[in-house]
Formats: sequence, C-alpha cells, structure tokens
Amino acid sequence: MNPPTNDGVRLDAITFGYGPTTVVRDVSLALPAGKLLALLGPSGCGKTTLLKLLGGYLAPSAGRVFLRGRDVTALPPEARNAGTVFQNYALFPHLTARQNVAFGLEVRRVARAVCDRQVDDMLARVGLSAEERDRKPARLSGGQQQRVALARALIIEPDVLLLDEPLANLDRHLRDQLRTELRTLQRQTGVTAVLVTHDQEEALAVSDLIGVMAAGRVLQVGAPADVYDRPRTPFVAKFLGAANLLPGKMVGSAAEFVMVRPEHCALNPEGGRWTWTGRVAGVTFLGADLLVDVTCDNGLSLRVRSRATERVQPGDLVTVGAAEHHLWPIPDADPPEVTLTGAGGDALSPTFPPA
Ligand SMILES: Nc1ncnc2c1ncn2[C@@H]1O[C@H](COP(=O)(O)OP(=O)(O)OP(=O)(O)O)[C@@H](O)[C@H]1O
Repeated sequence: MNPPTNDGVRLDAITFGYGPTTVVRDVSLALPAGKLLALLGPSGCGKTTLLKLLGGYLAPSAGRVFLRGRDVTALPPEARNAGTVFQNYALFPHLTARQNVAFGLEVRRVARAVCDRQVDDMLARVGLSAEERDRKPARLSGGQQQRVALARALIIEPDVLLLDEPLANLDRHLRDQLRTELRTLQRQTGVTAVLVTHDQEEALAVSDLIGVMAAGRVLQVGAPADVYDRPRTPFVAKFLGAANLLPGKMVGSAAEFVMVRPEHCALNPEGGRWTWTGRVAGVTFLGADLLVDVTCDNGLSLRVRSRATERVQPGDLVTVGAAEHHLWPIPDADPPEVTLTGAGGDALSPTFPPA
C-alpha cells in the first residue's frame, strides 16, 4: 500500500522491547505533514522509546516507520533527516552557539557564506541576540541553550522535528513562554513535529493532535479538545485533567463510567435531571476558582470547580448538578496492562473504583 502523500509521520503496528520486556505495543498512528503531535503519558509508558524509533536510534521488532511517505524502517538516524531536541540540550560544549547551529550545514557541505547567513537567520528566529550567538553553551542560560538546540535541529530543514521533553528543565514562567515560541516557530516553518511530554497542560496547549500513551500503547489520538471532552477510556479521562467518573450506565450506552469534568459541575443548581446530594468534604482556594469536594450519601465523591465567590464550607449540605450534554459515557475499557492507580500515583486514582 502506498502511504498518502500528506503523511508527515506514520507508524504501522510498531512493537519494540528492550530484551524480553515489551515497552511499545502495536502502535499505529498518522500525523499529517506540518502538524504537531504531543505524545503524552506517565513516566515509563514508552514515549521516549517511541521517539527513538522515529529517529532511527532504535529499530522496531515489528511494524514500519514512514517519514514523509518514505519507508525509513531500515534506515539509520543520519539517513532519516530528523532534527532532534533533547531535555538536556546536548549541545557541543566546545563550540559557540553559532558553531553548534552551523554544524549540520557543514556536514552537508553548504557554502560558507550561505551557511553564515542561514545560521544568523535561524538564531534570530529563535530569539538569540548577536552577542549571545558567540558564546559557548556554558555561558548561556537553560532557555538560551534550548533555543540553540532548536535552531540546530531546524536548520537542516528536517522532515520531522523530534522533541523529547525540551522544556522540562526550565522554570515555569520560561517554560510557558518557550512553549508559545516553539509553537509559533513550528507553524511558521511548517515542520512536522512530535513532542514528548508528561505535562498535560503543555500537551493541550501546543499540539494539533494529542496521543495519550500508557503501558506502551497509544490509547487515543485526537485533537486536544476532542480527547479532553470525549476520552475513549477511563485512563485517558483521568490523565488529561481532573475527572469525575461515575460508575453506572446511561440509557443507550454500554459504558461502565460516565465522565463529568469538575468545571462542568455546578453547586446547588436550580432544578435539572442530573443531580447528586452530599456534604462538602473539603474546599481548596485557587484564586479565581474553588475546588469543592463533595461526598454523596451513597459514598460517591464528586469534585466541583466553581467561582471563588461561592460561599461553602466543609460540612455544608449541597446539591451537585451537571447538564446532560456534559455527561460523557466513556466508550471503552482500559487495556488490562493499564491501571489507573499503578500508572501515575494519586492523580490517577479513580474517584470511583469499579465495583
Ligand atoms: N535502555 C533501556 N534498557 C532497558 N529498559 C529500558 C531502557 N530504556 C528505557 N527502558 C524501559 O522502557 C520503558 C519505557 O521507557 P521510556 O523512556 O520510553 O518511557 P517514557 O515514557 O519516556 O518515560 P519518562 O517520561 O520517564 O522519560 C520503561 O519501563 C523503562 O524503564
């Protein structure tokens, strides 16, 4: 079968193990050219391994890898035209920023004058000042080093840009700023990109598509809002943000859980078909919002995100309501090797363990 020409990246049934331990299981996905895919999942789920399989640093035990419609499964990294940015920058310490970025062009024997111009253009695009360009990595901040790493990856006009937690070592403010810059640059250059992250917000904020991974599988791929609003499994629901998972079925659905996000729950609504009564177990002040945890008579715990102007205290008797269109019956179960609790600690404990 010929892959469609708008393919940026395609994985067909990729499986990989370190020795006998399988860490990537039968992964298939397609990313159109020019789009950014965020691979999101808890530590150890196989994100970096999948990125290495894309870059050619590892070879799959089964399946095929296509970049720009070309079957690269048997090709080594240097024949794949992939640009890579790692969490730890991995710049050449003895070279200046300029020389680091020029390296990829020199290997390709680009003429000196052309090379100089392109390197300067690229370093300007990533926001490095003229003076910083002549510094070695040790004299650049983490954010500046990551800008150089990005320039170095982009200057070769890669078929795919592979980003392995590139912002993880930066402080929060810089991380937010750089992720916006990264996204702008990716859009401007039109490069197809795959970003590995365990940060839900980062994945939702920068990507065209999110692939949620757990235990070596990609459980769902879709547009951020789609995956957030319509998760296919309980794990996906929980990993993308706080979720109330109500055990039980809605009429016409085989789902075992119905999801409602805390921001779609209201305290003491007037009327409504979907309401639960209980006592406030805890209140967390977040500035603009409050998180209100409610324990219902039947043992159910519900979290409500409401405006901080709401006046509630632990012990108050309240009603929690949600509009029917915000109730999402989760269509699939998690695969057996994926456990909500085992995969990521407390944040992933199901609110309502299955009976
Ligand atoms: N070189 C290796 N040899 C053996 N096992 C490995 C090796 N590298 C990774 N693993 C294991 O493979 C699994 C997947 O690792 P991988 O680094 O792909 O996960 P990850 O999702 O990127 O995690 P993190 O977010 O912590 O980097 C983990 O269980 C890990 O311990």
